[in-house]
Amino acid sequence: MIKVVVAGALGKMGQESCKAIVNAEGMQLAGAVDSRDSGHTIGTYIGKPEVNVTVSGDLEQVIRDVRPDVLVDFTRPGVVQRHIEIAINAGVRPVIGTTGMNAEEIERFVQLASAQRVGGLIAPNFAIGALLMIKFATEAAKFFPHVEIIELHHDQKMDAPSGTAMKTAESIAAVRGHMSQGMPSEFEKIEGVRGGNFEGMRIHSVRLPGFVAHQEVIFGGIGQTLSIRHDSISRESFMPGLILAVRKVMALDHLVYGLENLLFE
Ligand SMILES: NC(=O)C1=CN([C@@H]2O[C@H](COP(=O)(O)OP(=O)(O)OC[C@H]3O[C@@H](n4cnc5c(N)ncnc54)[C@H](OP(=O)(O)O)[C@@H]3O)[C@@H](O)[C@H]2O)C=CC1
Ligand SMILES: O=C(O)C1=N[C@H](C(=O)O)C[C@H](O)C1
Repeated sequence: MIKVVVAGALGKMGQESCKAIVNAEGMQLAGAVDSRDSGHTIGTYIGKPEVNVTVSGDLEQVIRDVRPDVLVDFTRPGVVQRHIEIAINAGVRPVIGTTGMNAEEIERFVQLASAQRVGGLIAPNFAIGALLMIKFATEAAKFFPHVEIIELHHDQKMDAPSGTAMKTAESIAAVRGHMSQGMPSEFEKIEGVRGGNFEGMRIHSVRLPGFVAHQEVIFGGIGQTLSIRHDSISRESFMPGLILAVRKVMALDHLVYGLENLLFE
């Protein structure tokens, strides 16, 4: 049995993850942590009253009590960093879905995990379709270096651009490098209207009720455009990848950034 603690357990992704872990063969939901420490069991939230795990506000205490193998984190930027440190220092493998960390923070955790020989994963997106979108977009960028990214999310999202958009842009930049795009003398009549600039490619973040998680990568060439789009229409889309990740980190002794590195090996 892989013993898993979920942090952010009462959030949108946390509740979906608790359900998936309870239903996964060979896994046990051993702890549930959330700042809305309710004193109720997580089972009452996820429609499984038989799951008798009380929601706690204290991750360190839960780790001491249940000695889990894996910490799944879907909290928020500013919280997740402390959780990763707690987990690695306790020898618990972090599987991190929370986005919003910068490259230096991620590198610091890669180093820490290596030093402690603890396996783990930081994955901006667990949906297999999103990973394929990034893979196909990276391939397309070799032939179509002019590219813009539009990501669309629900309006409760804290970070912009999304972790997925950042991973896409990094992956594309790795094959095409920095490149100035568009009209050199272009100017903005409204600040920010051309989007954020990453290595010369523009990223646009849309936030509206009704969306879950969507991204379109648009390439422009002579007389043609190519669009590669992925839509998560429900948070169940992230669960097969999450469960796979929990299983895969059990065999690792270092921390990996991006589920694609465990999926397309
Ligand atoms: N990698 C992936 O595939 C995906 C990643 N995400 C990412 O996951 C993260 C969570 O998203 P989502 O579920 O939509 O967000 P929610 O706001 O719905 O959930 C976050 C939960 O974490 C809780 N929380 C906040 N601070 C703490 C703390 N100190 N200790 C414990 N729990 C805490 C929140 O409580 P409170 O409300 O009281 O603050 C809330 O219940 C985001 O960073 C998002 O970008 C989302 C979808 C997929
Ligand atoms: O906040 C979300 O909802 C999502 N966050 C992740 C991201 O920032 O890329 C993954 C997915 O897009 C949903």
